Amino acid sequence: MEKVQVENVKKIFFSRNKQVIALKDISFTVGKNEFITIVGPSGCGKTTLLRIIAGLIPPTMGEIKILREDPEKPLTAMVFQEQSVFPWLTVYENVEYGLKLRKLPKKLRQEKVEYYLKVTGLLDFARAYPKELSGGMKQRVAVARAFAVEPEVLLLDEPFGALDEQTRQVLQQELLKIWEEKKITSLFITHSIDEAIFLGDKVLVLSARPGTVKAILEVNLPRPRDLIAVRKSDEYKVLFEKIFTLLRN
Ligand SMILES: Nc1ncnc2c1ncn2[C@@H]1O[C@H](COP(=O)(O)OP(=O)(O)OP(=O)(O)O)[C@@H](O)[C@H]1O
Repeated sequence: MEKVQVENVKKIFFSRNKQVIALKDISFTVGKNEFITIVGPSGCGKTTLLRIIAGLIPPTMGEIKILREDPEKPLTAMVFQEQSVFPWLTVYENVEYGLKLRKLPKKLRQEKVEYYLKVTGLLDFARAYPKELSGGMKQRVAVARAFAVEPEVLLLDEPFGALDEQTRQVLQQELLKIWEEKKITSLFITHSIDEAIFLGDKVLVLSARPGTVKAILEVNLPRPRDLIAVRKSDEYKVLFEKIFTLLRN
């Protein structure tokens, strides 16, 4: 079943008598419960594509269709590279925020917040404010907050891009663990080929600006995945080389 359909999307930005074609002829689908990762050169329109899918900006041409299965759920939730959390709210309140917006009863909110704080290892930090947390912990809060609203589709824009390699690897593995519980259909942008393969069921490779779909590659690696085992596999090595070549040419 197709959960997200991106059809012939084009985006032109007009600014000071100049026009920038950010995206062109973008068509692809994301299946229900699928995790798709998106890689592409800097400035090729990755963030723009995610913002269009989130409905934050309109496409100049084309259409986005998201299959809504539960009218109670938000269509999308987004996690950004930085500043995805409200600094004036505690960790608990940040995760609860979207659930309050959805007007969920207090008891249910509490259950959900506690569940997501637990799976992200944040229970002991429930009363802390973001400024008291490391970058990695802040991103955990952002991930917990997005998962907690259980959206139809999760959009992640380089959520681990600003983290050091070690923290990033820990968060990638945690993300997969949480994701495997509910399998929320997800689109995840990254600059890292390694991250794209480790997380994705499919990797969408975009060309340099204007961004077009260069390839969509299946990742045939079983889940649950282990980073070391994945990196050692032939599938990983073959895919890495393919994506590397696609991005270079
Ligand atoms: N609001 C805007 N007004 C004008 N141009 C814009 C706007 N937003 C993005 N652009 C341009 O569109 C192109 C694509 O930008 P976008 O941020 O989507 O790329 P990206 O692939 O996410 O980049 P990066 O990997 O560096 O984060 C860039 O040339 C950018 O300058």
